[in-house]
Order: sequence, then C-alpha cells, then structure tokens
Amino acid sequence: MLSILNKTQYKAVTTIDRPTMVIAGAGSGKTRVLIYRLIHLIKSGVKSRNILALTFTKKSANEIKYRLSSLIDKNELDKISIGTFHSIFAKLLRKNSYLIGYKKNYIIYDRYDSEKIIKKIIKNLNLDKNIYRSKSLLDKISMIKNNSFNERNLDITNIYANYKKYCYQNGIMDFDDILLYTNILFNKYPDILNKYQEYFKYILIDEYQDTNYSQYRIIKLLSLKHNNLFVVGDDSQSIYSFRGANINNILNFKKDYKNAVIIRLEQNYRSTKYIVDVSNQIISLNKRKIDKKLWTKNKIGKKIKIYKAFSSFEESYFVANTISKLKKTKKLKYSDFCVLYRTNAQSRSLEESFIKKKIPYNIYGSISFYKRKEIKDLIAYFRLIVNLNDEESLIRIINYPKRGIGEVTLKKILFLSKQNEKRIFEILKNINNYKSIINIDQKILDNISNFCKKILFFNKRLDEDAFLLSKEISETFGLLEEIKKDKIKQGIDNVEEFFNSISTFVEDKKKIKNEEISLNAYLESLYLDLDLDYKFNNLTKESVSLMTIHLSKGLEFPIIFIIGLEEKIFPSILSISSQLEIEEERRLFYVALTRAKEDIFLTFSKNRYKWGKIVPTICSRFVKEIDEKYIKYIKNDLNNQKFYDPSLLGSDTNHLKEGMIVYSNSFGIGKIIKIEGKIITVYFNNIGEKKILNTKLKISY
Ligand SMILES: Nc1ncnc2c1ncn2[C@@H]1O[C@H](COP(=O)(O)OP(=O)(O)OP(=O)(O)O)[C@@H](O)[C@H]1O
Ligand SMILES: [Mg+2]
Repeated sequence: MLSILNKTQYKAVTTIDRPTMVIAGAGSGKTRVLIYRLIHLIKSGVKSRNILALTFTKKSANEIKYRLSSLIDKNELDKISIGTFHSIFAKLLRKNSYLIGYKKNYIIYDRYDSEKIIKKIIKNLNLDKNIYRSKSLLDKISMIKNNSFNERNLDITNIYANYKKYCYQNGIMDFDDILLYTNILFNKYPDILNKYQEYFKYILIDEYQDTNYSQYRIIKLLSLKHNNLFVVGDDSQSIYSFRGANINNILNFKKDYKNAVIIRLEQNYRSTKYIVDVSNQIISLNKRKIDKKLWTKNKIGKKIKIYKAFSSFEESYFVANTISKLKKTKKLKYSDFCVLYRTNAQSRSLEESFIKKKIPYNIYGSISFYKRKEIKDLIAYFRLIVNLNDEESLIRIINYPKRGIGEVTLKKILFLSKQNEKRIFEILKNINNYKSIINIDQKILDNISNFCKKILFFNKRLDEDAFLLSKEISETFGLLEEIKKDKIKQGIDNVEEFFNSISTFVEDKKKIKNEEISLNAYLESLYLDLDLDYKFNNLTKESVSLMTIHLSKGLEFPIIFIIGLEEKIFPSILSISSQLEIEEERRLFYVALTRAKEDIFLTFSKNRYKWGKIVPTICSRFVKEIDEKYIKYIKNDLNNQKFYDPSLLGSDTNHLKEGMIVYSNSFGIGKIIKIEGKIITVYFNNIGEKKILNTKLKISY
C-alpha cells in the first residue's frame, strides 16, 4: 500500500480502533485515504456488513462505490453500507417506523414537494405570500429541525406546526425528518441504538466539515460503544452553513472523542503549484480557520487567467470559444473542462453559446427529471398506491387521465373531507354513503368507486416486484396511452427511461440477499440513492460539465472556468453584509479554485442584464484579492471601444456604415454587413446573422 499512499496517508489508513480525524486541505487525498481504509479494514478481517461509509452527496457515494468496485469483490462491496446520511438512515427508519409513530409506507418528499405544501399552508392561513416566502420558511424549518433534535426545543410557529401536522397526517417525511426521527429513535430506544452500534462497528465519513448538528448527534450515538469513528474533512471547504453545517464538529473532535488521533495531510496531489499557491493565498484571508500547510511537488503550471467580458453574452461566448480552441490545440477532451457558477440561473446564457458552437455539455443538478410532468404523474400514482393518505398525489391524479371527476366534484369531496374530519381517500372509498348530502351524478359516483377499487387493488400488493407492479399500474390506468396522446416524443422516451430505471433497480436488488424490491423501496432510492442525471437528462460522457460550485465538491477536472465573478453574484448579494457569510463565500471560491488540476479561467462581465436592463457591474472582491504575481490578464478589445447611447442617435441611419462594430442589448456584439433603410443586417458573434432595427443598436467607432 505504501506505493500508492504517502507515509501520513498510510498512517491514516491503518490507525484503527480509535477515533481518527484527518483534517487537510483540498486535493491532499482525504477521499483516497477513506477508500483505502475501507479496503484495509476488510483485508484485516472486519466483516463488510459492519462497515458504514457516509458521504454528503449521491454523486460521491456512487463515486466511492465505483472506485471500490475495481478493488474488492462485488459480493463484499454489496454488503458494505455506503450512502448519504439520508439514504442510510431512511432505510434504518423504515424498519423501525412504527416506534416513532409512522406507518411503514410513509413517503419521502423532496424540497420541491415540501415547498408546495408550505405554499398551500400560507394560502390556507391567509398570509401574504410576498412576505411569507416558501423557500426561506422552509430553510428556517430545516434549520430548526437540524439543530435541535429534541422536539421540545422547537420554536413552533404556526406555519411549522401546520407543516408538521400535514406531513404526519399524510404519511410524509421530508429530508430533515429522516435525521430528526433517527435521533428520536436512538434516544428513545436504547436497545435499538445498541443493535445498530453493534451492527455499524466501523464508521467512516467524508466531507465531515459539512455535517450539521442532527448528523453529528447520530454519529456520536452510533460510535459511542466501539469508538471506531473515522472522519475526513477540511474546514476551509465548509460551504453548507446555510443548511446548518457546523464547523464546531471539527473543532471539538478531540474533546468529543476520547483518545482521538488527528492526522494532517499536507501534500496536494491534484493541482499545479500555481493553483495550490493561489488557493492558499485566498483562504489565508479568512479569519476563522484551522491553519494548514498545503504544498505540492507537481509542476509549476500556468498562471490564473482573468477575462473581463463586455456583456454576459460575450462572457459565455468567450468560454465556449476558449474551450473549442483549447480542445483543438491541446488535444483535450470535452470532459476535461468544467464550468462553475454561483447559482443555477447562470447556466442559461452558457447553454446558448454552447449550442451555437456545437459543444456537447451536461448540466448537473438543475432540471431534475422528476420535475417533468409525465414523470410526476407516474410518481403520484405510485405514491398514492403506496400511501393512501398522500393527498397531494391523490389530488394530482384523481382526474388524470380524465375520468369525469372534475373541479366541481373535487370541491365537494374536499368539503366532505373537512366536514367529517376524514381523509380524502376515506371519503372516496365510501362515497355512496354521502349521496344524500351532496349532489353528484350517479355516473360520477361510479367513476369514483371504480377508481378507488383499482387503487386499493394495487395497494394490497405492495410487496411485489416494483417493475412488474408499476407496469401493471400504468396499463390499468391507461397512463402510457395518455402520454402518447400528447405526441411529445421526449415525454414517451422519459417514461421509457423511467421504467428502465425501475427494472435496473429490481434486477440489482435481486442479486443481494434480503433487499427489498418493492415499489416503496424504489421510490425511496429514487430520491436518495440513484444518480439518474445521465439517464434522464440524456447526458453523454464526452462533454463539458456545467454545475454550481456547491455540486462540484470533491470532484476534479483538468481545466476549470469560474464565471460571473462580480459583486452581488459571487459573493452573493445575500452575504455581502456579514463578515461571517463573506468568509463562507470565500470558502466557496476556494472550493472552486481547488477543483482544477491544470488551468483556471476566471471571468466576469462589465455589464449585466438585471430585470431587462443593462447595468454596469463591479468586479468581485475575490478576483481583486488574488496576488498579481499569479495572474495573467486576457485582453479584450471590446472594453476599449466607445458605445454611444442610441437614444442620442434617434433613427438617423447616417451614422451607420457597413463594417462598423455594433452592440445590441439582446444579441451582444456584432458587425454590420448590410444597410437597407432602417433595417440593418448584423453578424453577431454569438448568434450569427440577424436583421435588426437601427434604433436597437449602439455603435462603436
Ligand atoms: N499518494 C498519492 N499518490 C498519487 N496520487 C494521489 C495520492 N493521494 C491522492 N492522490 C490523487 O490526488 C487527487 C486528490 O485526491 P482526493 O480526491 O482523495 O483528495 P481530497 O483531499 O479528498 O480532495 P477534496 O478536498 O477536494 O475532496 C486524486 O486524483 C487522487 O487520486
Ligand atoms: Mg474528497
């Protein structure tokens, strides 16, 4: 092993039987150490099923599994519990749900689903939705849940109480509930805790700096008996404090765990010397941090390139153009490039230029497939069948495909449910009992009974093979027919992919003893385990990656672009008033820089669209913080050109001549190729030829 690990890494891999924390900068091999420790444990005779490896994202869990697959036997690999906190503890909770007052078939809601519930509650409470914003309310609720596992400490506002009640009544758990209830379970039932302490004898955690209090408590309890905890992290990469991540978990490790060893790795294997030095310099500006040295034996590399674009269009154009050029001249692959941005919305203009330049690209994380209508409809069926109390799903599909249960009927049903304090499905099931109270056509009543019968028919068969059952559900309710009616090919393809993924899930699980292949198990893993980006976004391997910096944690690419380096974008407008938050943004910048192996391009734009208007911007403080000696500026002649205000020109076309460089708010920079009266034909850098009215152009001389 010493041939693939340095001495300190080797020590971290082989120090077992006492709590160990590896605290080290980016690219120093923390994840590598974690993987080799796992192998070392197995080779030393530890049973695979006694190992628990926790990661922060589905992506990194899958990455670890993938890396292990070439190093150990598949049978052994399947027995190790590797996954995110949410995935591992959701499975554990499912087995014990009755103890915390949930039925076995509760459903997991993701953030988008939860937001919908919050919106509903705001509406029901007659609150102003401009003041009570669902997103920030959900953040607050999440903070409460993650930071005080003891329910009695919860600050129960009206909205929170309603949300909690709704989730409970509908048999729903959100992501934070998974951790909250795991804590409650372990605290209330020492025998259960004891069982899992024995089971998970060896615990390994990657990206420990991003654990919140809830996660910290779970780990503390689980590791209490065998004290065999191994965590790796970097306080300088802590970027989730807005979700409650707590840096004290790292700072207090020695106090929290008796006999703990702390190991520091200092050699970076990922990046060139320039990149390591720049990253060190940037992070040294933060006050709150553990001092670390990071050095590398790698070659010195190239300076950090900075490009000041004229507009956001032009910025994207520069990125696309540079990638094309470098790919050709340096014989690189598209997959060697990654473009990082602060927020998802920034990907749009990049996409336009990538399409124009015919560059294949993958956007990670933004449009998740289960937000697509046809998939959402199918999921709603599955959810309702699994959990008859899921009213959100019930309402979604009660009249899809159309079965004559329209708005008016639905209103009557909702009224009955409220009046009788009964769940909607209860009312539907016994709708004939209410005949005398409400006025609904016999034909509609029959439709309702028919619908209920079918749902119940499947509800009784929940232990069956998820693939076969879901196929039958879709046939019985005519779902595929309905989707085909829309004649949107993409929709049909998506559904086909969806069924493929259920089939793969079932086949995979069948290979492992005692694994569930039920519909509910599939739904759970859909949200918590499966990395479906490739399948549902038609992603290809040979393409440029586009993602937010948050998503890029732990990954590495030869060439990194970081775009939109402007004040109020990065650092984000929400953070600029607080020193602590600026430090978090700086850590985010550190994460971005340290993803690069070879080369970094930083870009920003002199002007940017805000609410339909072009406004001048201010370059990000982070760019200014970089020491000049690491920087190479890329010249952009456009910035030296003068652009006149078109309102001063009126509609006078005399100013315009063929060959002039012009600028349009909508299309960016271009060159006039023809003038016909007021109609000007311009060749735009980004979009090619376009006819445009003179008054819409600014002219550069
Ligand atoms: N001893 C070593 N010899 C050769 N390459 C190494 C060694 N240790 C790590 N590497 C390589 O360095 C790169 C960074 O390693 P790794 O991803 O484990 O770092 P990390 O500390 O987890 O980084 P991050 O903080 O970004 O998550 C990987 O490509 C890894 O294979
Ligand atoms: Mg790592």
